[in-house]
Amino acid sequence: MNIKFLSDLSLCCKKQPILINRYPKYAAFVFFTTALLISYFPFKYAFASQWGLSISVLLIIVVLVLNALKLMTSPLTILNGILIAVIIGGMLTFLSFSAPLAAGIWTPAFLVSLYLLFPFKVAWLVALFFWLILSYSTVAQLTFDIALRLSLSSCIVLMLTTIIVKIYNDAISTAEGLATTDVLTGALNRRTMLEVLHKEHERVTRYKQQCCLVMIDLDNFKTLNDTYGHASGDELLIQFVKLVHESIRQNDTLFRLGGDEFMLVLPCLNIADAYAFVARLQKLVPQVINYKSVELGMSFGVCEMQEGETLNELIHNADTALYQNKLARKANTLL
Ligand SMILES: Nc1nc2c(ncn2[C@@H]2O[C@H](COP(=O)(O)OP(=O)(O)OP(=O)(O)O)[C@@H](O)[C@H]2O)c(=O)[nH]1
Repeated sequence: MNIKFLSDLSLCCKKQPILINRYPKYAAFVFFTTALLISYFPFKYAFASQWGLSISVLLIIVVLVLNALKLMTSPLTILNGILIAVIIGGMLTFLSFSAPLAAGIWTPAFLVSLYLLFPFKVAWLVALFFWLILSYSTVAQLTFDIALRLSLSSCIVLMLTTIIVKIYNDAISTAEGLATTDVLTGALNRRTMLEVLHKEHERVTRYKQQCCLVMIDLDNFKTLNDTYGHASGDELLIQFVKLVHESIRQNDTLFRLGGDEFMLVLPCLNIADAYAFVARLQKLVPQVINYKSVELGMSFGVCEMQEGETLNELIHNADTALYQNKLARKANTLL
């Protein structure tokens, strides 16, 4: 198992469906071979003694093989994961009471494979459960020193896998955060905005719903930077994002486009309500964020998503509306 594989593994542990979404053929191969190898032993046992049991083991193998084949073409669902874990885990448990040494050999592979089937915490709990069962059965049947070695080796494999997957999960979360979020303010970035707009556009088109965009630009930000320094400018941006986050609904999203420019995406809101909301926010900004001699404020441009409009057109409309609002505000101050 190489490093690349583990990093993929950690990515998949966070999401449903898991690894199989990204590497269906590879995962199918893993399950297919693991299943066959593990089933070989109980099958051998059962075949010699009980026909009923051998037939059921045969059926289980068929289910596993069908599952593996299905995984070649479609993603693994959580139900599929449970089915595979129950079948392989059940076989291993059966094996641990009929041939404990063989069960001890296969246990580590099974414990690791649980991280392919389930999200991190679930995999850890299921692995712990099976480790306890298998340890109990080996201790009960084998000599103590062999049972202890088998149990400890499985335990080490389980712990190391848990640690490695956790480290990679954290690293990937950090990388994902950096890729999607503006480091200074914590608002989402432009790249994420395009993804969100794309999804919103699909929703608006398909379900004939509404969505408004508000482009925001802070007034006199440069003056603030020049008067109080860059650190104060940074502080203002942080305060502004905090204020907006406190004012918007859970469905709304704020993005920082760069500098003192932001975009608000307001799903399920008509343009009149969007105007009313942003006008309230506009009044709030100078009340909450106060820098004595610099007159702070925000200009905004609102537009509503229209069916058939491209994202570029949409952003352009918001930009134009913002430009007009900024001009009007500047004209008002000059008067
Ligand atoms: N402190 C700080 N300043 C930034 C950051 N990013 C860009 N800036 C500065 O923000 C300023 C933005 O310029 P403008 O939008 O023209 O300034 P403005 O005073 O708001 O102008 P109007 O929008 O016309 O009112 C520039 O001086 C940039 O150097 C940042 O992350 N932190």
